[in-house]
Amino acid sequence: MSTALTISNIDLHYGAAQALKRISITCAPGRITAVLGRNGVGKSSTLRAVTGINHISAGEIAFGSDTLRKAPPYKRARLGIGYVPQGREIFPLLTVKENLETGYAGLSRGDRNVPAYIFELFPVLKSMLNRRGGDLSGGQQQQLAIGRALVTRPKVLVLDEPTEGIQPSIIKDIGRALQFLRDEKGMTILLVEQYLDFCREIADDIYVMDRGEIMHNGPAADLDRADVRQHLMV
Ligand SMILES: Nc1ncnc2c1ncn2[C@@H]1O[C@H](COP(=O)(O)OP(=O)(O)OP(=O)(O)O)[C@@H](O)[C@H]1O
Repeated sequence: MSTALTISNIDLHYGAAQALKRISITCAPGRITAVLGRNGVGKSSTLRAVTGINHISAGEIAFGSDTLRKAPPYKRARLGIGYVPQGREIFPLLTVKENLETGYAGLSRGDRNVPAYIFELFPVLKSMLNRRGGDLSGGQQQQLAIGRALVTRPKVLVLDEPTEGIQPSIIKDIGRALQFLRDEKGMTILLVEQYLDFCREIADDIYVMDRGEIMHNGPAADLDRADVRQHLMV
């Protein structure tokens, strides 16, 4: 069963600077929700609030019937929040296999394996199992970062700019993989992006952020509206 993730009126500060102002986002079960916005508007901060890396100063985040505000990151991972960070954060000196196995930490002994469907989604990971993470291209590292998050058996997958610096053919593979996870695994997906075409193609629901606030939310087709696009123009 897929689980809803609900972000309600959260504030987040870095010292005296307020990065998020009463942000509310509902990630409906089994749907892809995309948050769009220019550089520095608060997209990564929103995801780090969800994963527990950054603390919120107001509001609440709920995952199914669990409230997360006081839960440390490892508990959120155990509840089923999988995270693919910006810049991928692959361990460059570990092999692909070892990078995937870092996802075992929160799993019971019987679950400590790499589900076969991960290699079907990203065959390159299987063919490069014994290569070092640092030897992979950016796109291959992104596939590895998604694979590593999937090893944790997430119910919701949270991705920070999965298309950043990646070649078009691999962007297509990643888009297909996210649609498979939604359609065949019933996963709830939250991603932040600057690449509009990718979101138009794969997202169900969109939120548009500007300077720490949500300016618009609606279906992905709203990306074609002039009043929505004005918040995304550089
Ligand atoms: N660790 C930090 N300390 C202080 N300020 C920060 C920190 N991280 C982010 N900020 C500031 O908070 C604001 C939001 O940053 P955030 O990284 O969430 O934006 P973003 O939309 O993800 O941008 P990008 O696309 O560049 O990653 C920016 O003004 C940024 O400078």
